[in-house]
Amino acid sequence: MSTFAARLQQAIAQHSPLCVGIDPSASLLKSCGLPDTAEGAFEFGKRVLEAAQYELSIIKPQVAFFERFGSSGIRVLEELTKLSRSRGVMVLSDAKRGDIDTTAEAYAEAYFSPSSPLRTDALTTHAYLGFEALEKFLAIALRNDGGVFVVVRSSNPEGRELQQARLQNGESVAANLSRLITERNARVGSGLGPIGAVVGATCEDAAETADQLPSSFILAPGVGAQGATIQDVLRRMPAARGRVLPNVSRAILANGSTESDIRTTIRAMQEQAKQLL
Ligand SMILES: O=c1ccn([C@@H]2O[C@H](COP(=O)(O)O)[C@@H](O)[C@H]2O)c(=O)[nH]1
Repeated sequence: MSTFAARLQQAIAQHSPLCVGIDPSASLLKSCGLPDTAEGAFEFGKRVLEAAQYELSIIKPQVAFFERFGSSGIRVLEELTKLSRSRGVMVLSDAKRGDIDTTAEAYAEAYFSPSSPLRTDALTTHAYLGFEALEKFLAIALRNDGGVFVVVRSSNPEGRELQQARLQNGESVAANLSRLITERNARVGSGLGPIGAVVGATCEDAAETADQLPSSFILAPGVGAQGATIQDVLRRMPAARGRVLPNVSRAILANGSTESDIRTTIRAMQEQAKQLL
């Protein structure tokens, strides 16, 4: 298998950098006329993939919306992940994992081990327990050609105070994380690396952060329901052309919930997202 970065670059060039979120909340399932069950959640994900005729670079299932159904929810998340990957659509599992090294290792095995039923292409993580605590995580992802996205600037306004707080050396927490991510990617090689970052599309001052992450793919959530647009991403992260993935989850139902409505919305957003290349 080729590296995560190579696979994602190829997928983006083929289909656009749009990352389609799969967030089967009770209200989204209701809008689609689907039951609020694990089976409903699977059908929702499948409907989105089929609406797009599997012509997507990457989807981002939000693990929480599957976990809420317990073991049956995890089972359908496994099935959806397998279905998507088997049809050539990459999967970024949004679980925001992070813990002490031994536990982080177990999370990494769960999402990257080739024999794991949850095997994915990439996973979101957080570094609140220290960037170095993610090391085993990164090593296991790398060994299995996976990608890891570390939350650097979240899309919600509540994250700002913590993420922009100053460390003793004067760096903000976000700048410090960006530097550590960039240094770690450089140890892997030149060009885009396996460690990406989450930088909210809603962050008006995201340009500086994007500049500090030259070797990272940037997942930019917040387009649609949280108020940002793809134009905002272009304006706020001009240096991230070719490596920024605008994410839209709830708003894929903005024009209706039938397969045809969803296709129209996704195609329009994919076209807009091509401006980010
Ligand atoms: O900073 C972050 C990190 C992750 N998310 C996740 O992205 C989607 C956004 O959903 P929308 O419906 O497009 O608002 C959701 O799964 C979040 O958990 C984020 O919003 N912000």
